[in-house]
Amino acid sequence: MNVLTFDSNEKLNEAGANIITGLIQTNPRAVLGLATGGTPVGIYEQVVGDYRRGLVSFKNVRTFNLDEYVNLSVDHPESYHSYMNKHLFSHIDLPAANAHIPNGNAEDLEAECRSYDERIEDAGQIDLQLLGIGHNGHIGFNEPAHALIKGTHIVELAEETRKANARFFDAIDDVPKQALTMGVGTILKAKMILLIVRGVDKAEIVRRALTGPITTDCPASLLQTHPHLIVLLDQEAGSLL
Ligand SMILES: N[C@@H]1[C@@H](O)[C@H](O)[C@@H](COP(=O)(O)O)O[C@@H]1O
Repeated sequence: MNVLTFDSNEKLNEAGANIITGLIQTNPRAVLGLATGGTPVGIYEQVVGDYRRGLVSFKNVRTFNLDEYVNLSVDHPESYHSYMNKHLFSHIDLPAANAHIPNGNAEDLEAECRSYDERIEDAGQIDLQLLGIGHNGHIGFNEPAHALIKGTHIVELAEETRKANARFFDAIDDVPKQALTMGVGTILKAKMILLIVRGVDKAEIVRRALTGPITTDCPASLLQTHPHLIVLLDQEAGSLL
């Protein structure tokens, strides 16, 4: 595991974008696993900057998002479809057909999960998986549990997660109760994982995830077993390491 701590958001964003842009420069057909939430916004902004400067093209890149809410219209401003369009997809030359996000409005959600896993399989291994972390140690929407699930599945969101995400909605009741998420098996199969964490409120979970016991009570702790994990932290998030 390679843990890098930055004293400014700008430097952290630049480091994250350099890893993504650098990967696509060496492998223009790279398969990216993408994350949402507040954490990666600044990194996507930098990547868009790299694209605008002509440093990188996404024409042959394929992307797979980690998760999506169930029963939230794709046009809702807080759907992860809207998020990705707003922060990345509408600014770069990634063909729409190459951008995959689970469909939380599918009539048959189980079938959608299986089809999502098949699409990931068909694309080959994910070369780089971006990840944030929830305050309870969730990755994607894999919440703490007695057992974790390998592939894409339907998940009941933890109350803590709904509260944390309520800041993006008008009221907590508007936060969906379910989501579709890539499983930890798929996440851990990625060739490289880039975990990004900011803020003092995440310091304790960063400590548990990176130095605590490997346990399904903290799904992010499984990342300790990954052979190529890079962690980008701001000083606050890294303050308990
Ligand atoms: N499903 C997402 C995760 O993919 C994200 O990493 C995490 C942290 O979010 P944030 O970056 O906003 O703190 O929770 C969200 O609910």
